[in-house]
This record gives sequence, C-alpha cells and structure tokens, in this order.
Amino acid sequence: MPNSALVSLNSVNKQFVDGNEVHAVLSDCELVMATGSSIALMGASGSGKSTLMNIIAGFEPLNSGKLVLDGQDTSQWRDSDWSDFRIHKLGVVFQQFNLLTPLNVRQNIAFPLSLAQMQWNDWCDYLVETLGLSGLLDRHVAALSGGQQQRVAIARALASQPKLLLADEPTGNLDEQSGREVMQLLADITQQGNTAVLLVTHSEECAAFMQSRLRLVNGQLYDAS
Ligand SMILES: Nc1ncnc2c1ncn2[C@@H]1O[C@H](COP(=O)(O)OP(=O)(O)OP(=O)(O)O)[C@@H](O)[C@H]1O
Repeated sequence: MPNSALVSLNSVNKQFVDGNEVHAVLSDCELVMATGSSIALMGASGSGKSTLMNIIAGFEPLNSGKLVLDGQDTSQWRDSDWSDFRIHKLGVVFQQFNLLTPLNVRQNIAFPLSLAQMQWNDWCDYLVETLGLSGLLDRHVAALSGGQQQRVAIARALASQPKLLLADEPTGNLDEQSGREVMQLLADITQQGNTAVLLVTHSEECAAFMQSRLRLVNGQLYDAS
C-alpha cells in the first residue's frame, strides 16, 4: 500500500441479515484512495454505495477484511479512535443532511469546529460565500428549503478542512446552477490537495467533476472512467 493512501479497503465483506435471509452487499471489495484524490462512486440503487460510505465512516462494522484509514488499521479501533478520526479528519454529507435542527445555520457550521477546538476562520467565510449562505446565517435550519439545508450540510462537513469528505448525493436537492457550483467547490478542494472526496452520485455530469469514477456491481468496485 502506498504511503499516501488515505483510505484502503482490502477484501472487505459486508452482509445484512434480515430474518433468515443474508444479503451480501460487499464481497471481497477493494479500494485504494490517495490523499487529495477524488472519486465518484456510482452504481444501481441498492448496490451498496451508502453502506460503503458508512463502513469508511465507522457507522457500520465490516464482517471481514481490512479497512486502513490514514495509515492506521481500524480493526482494533475503539469508539474513541473513531471519534478522533471523525472530529479531526472526516467530513460527511448525509443523504438526509442530519442537521442540528434546534440550531441556526452559523451554529450548525460551527459545530464541528467546536468539537475540533477550532475557531470560525476565513475558510468558513469562504464556504458560506461560495455556497450562497451569507444571508442565511441567523436562520434556523428547520425553516430552510431542502436545497438550502443541503448547502448548510456541505459547509458543515467542510468547515474543519477534513482530510476526507464522504458526500452522499450532495447535489440531489439543488438546481442545476447551484449543483454545478457545489461540484466545482468539491473539485477545487481536491485540486488544492488537502481534502480527498468520495462522492456518491447517480449523475454522470457530477461524476465528471471527480478525478476518477468507480462503479459498484455485485459487491465489487470497477473502474468506470
Ligand atoms: N441497516 C440495514 N439493515 C439491513 N439491510 C440494509 C441496511 N442498510 C442497507 N441495507 C441493504 O443493503 C443494500 C445496499 O443498500 P445501500 O443503501 O448501501 O445502497 P445504495 O447503493 O446506497 O442505494 P441508493 O442508490 O438507493 O441510495 C440494500 O439492499 C439495503 O436494503
């Protein structure tokens, strides 16, 4: 494995048990993602894209195989190791946004900063401006439209400049223009080399903003570039 690998999955298997039935979702799945790279993860509905994201974020355990994150084998990680990774190195844009509804936009974006003991900074101002959130900072997130909430979720995920961004269809609620602006932002941050992006998308147009494209079929990843 090259030293620069940020994410490495080696022969990963994941099944879900539903009553007497076992559903294999990932089967000897392999992935190497370099620091600062960007990958569009495509595949049919139900093929396991969100499951793969959840495994990398530590929200789902794998059944067998090896997951290495930033050079560390995660098999022995305790909850505190996962928390450390999530706070300091990971940003996630969930399909359902998962915003903190009692809080306003600024507080949502600042939340990961407080966990990482960081302050609001120029990067946060840049994100707010680029994502068109400047006029919304004092609004409660529950009162926002789906597209506005999605842009808050993206700003929150990027606020602490994570080494890895996992984004599950982050433009699904946006109009074409806003969607392109978000994709350009994601392409830019990977060009700058500090943040790697794993993007789940059904859109070929969004996928084209990423450096490479992979398709999940029968539990394995194939080059779809
Ligand atoms: N917690 C769970 N318990 C049982 N089965 C699950 C669970 N999570 C996912 N699955 C099953 O795993 C399979 C893959 O689901 P997943 O959500 O990863 O697919 P996806 O590729 O992200 O789909 P979509 O494009 O529709 O979002 C599906 O058959 C789903 O029903």
